[in-house]
Amino acid sequence: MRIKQVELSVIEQPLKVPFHTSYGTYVQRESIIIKMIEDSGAIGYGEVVAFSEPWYTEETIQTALHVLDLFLIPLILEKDIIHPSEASELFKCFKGHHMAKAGLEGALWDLYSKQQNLSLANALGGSCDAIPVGVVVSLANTEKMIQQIKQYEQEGYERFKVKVDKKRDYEIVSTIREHFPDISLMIDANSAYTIKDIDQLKRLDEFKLLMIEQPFGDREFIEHAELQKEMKTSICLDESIHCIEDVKLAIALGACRIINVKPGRVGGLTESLKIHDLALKHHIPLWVGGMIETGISRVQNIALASLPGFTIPGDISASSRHFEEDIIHPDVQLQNGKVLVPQEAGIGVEVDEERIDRLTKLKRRY
Ligand SMILES: O=C(O)CCC(=O)C1=CC=C[C@@H](O)[C@@H]1C(=O)O
Ligand SMILES: [Mg+2]
Repeated sequence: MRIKQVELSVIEQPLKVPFHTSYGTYVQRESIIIKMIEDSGAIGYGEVVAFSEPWYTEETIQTALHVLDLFLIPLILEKDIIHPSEASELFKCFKGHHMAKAGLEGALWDLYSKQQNLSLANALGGSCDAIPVGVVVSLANTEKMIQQIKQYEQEGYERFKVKVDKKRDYEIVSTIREHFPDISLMIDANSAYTIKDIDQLKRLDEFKLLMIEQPFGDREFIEHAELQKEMKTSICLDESIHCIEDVKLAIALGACRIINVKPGRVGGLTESLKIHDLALKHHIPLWVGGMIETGISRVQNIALASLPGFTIPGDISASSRHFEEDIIHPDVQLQNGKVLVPQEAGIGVEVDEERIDRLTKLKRRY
């Protein structure tokens, strides 16, 4: 593959309903859409999933633009690249900026699988046709959260992730369990707790949660290991896992029993595959996390989730969970509680360039 042109579009869309977490509230979603054109005229699409503010990781839309512009795009423009994993090796000369790297690498994976006439899922090593999925229930008053779960259950979701706030964790989880004693339920704390809260967290053991996601700070591997020793409920790491070395550390310390993989957070699909293989070897179940993203990342995530190590339904909800309209056709929909894995070559969906243009605030061509 010889990359002739890269186009970046910064788009902005309102969320259907505000998304509340312990970090804060998302109302609008900015994203960077990457269109990569190869010498043959073939097109690959990727997405940078960084948020506008650095509260989930250090990266933002603006840092990604800066790093793509000055450092990453020049590394691949007019170079011959046989496989996307070569790009992820090239990118290693610059530290961090995983979401910016993953956006470009995602577009290369789309191009590569189109060139091989393989669906992205098959190119990554996945084989199933449909995957069960979960949904995230945003933080609200308890009654509203119960209503949301009822609605999502009717839509067919199989796993419910509830955002909690430290002051209301017991109240939220106990009320949900009263109404839904048997659903597959988990909570995501987004680092809201500290090691001093171990006793408070241990009280949640009685609710048979599927897992507690990221209770402590992202570098607090030792503290997570201490908590995991004390709790029956499995701990899952999200923000802590930036690369395969973090997975090795988590396994060595016993810091978690489950891992959430977001290709953007770990620097791309190549690193996600390495994490997959290691986790499979160590019997650590995986699931694919979400970033309130557009259909381009959503179908990439579906392809990744079709690999055998992804045994827990991920945060891969339908396009309509967050947006009135998606930028892909067909958009992601639930069918009998599952989403279909696209079978066409590459990401396997049409990208709606007109809609992207309508949403674009800034465009750059290289
Ligand atoms: O994409 C979705 O539907 C859910 C995304 C989601 O839960 C999150 C995205 C980004 C930061 C957090 O708020 C949260 C998470 O930590 O997984
Ligand atoms: Mg999380």
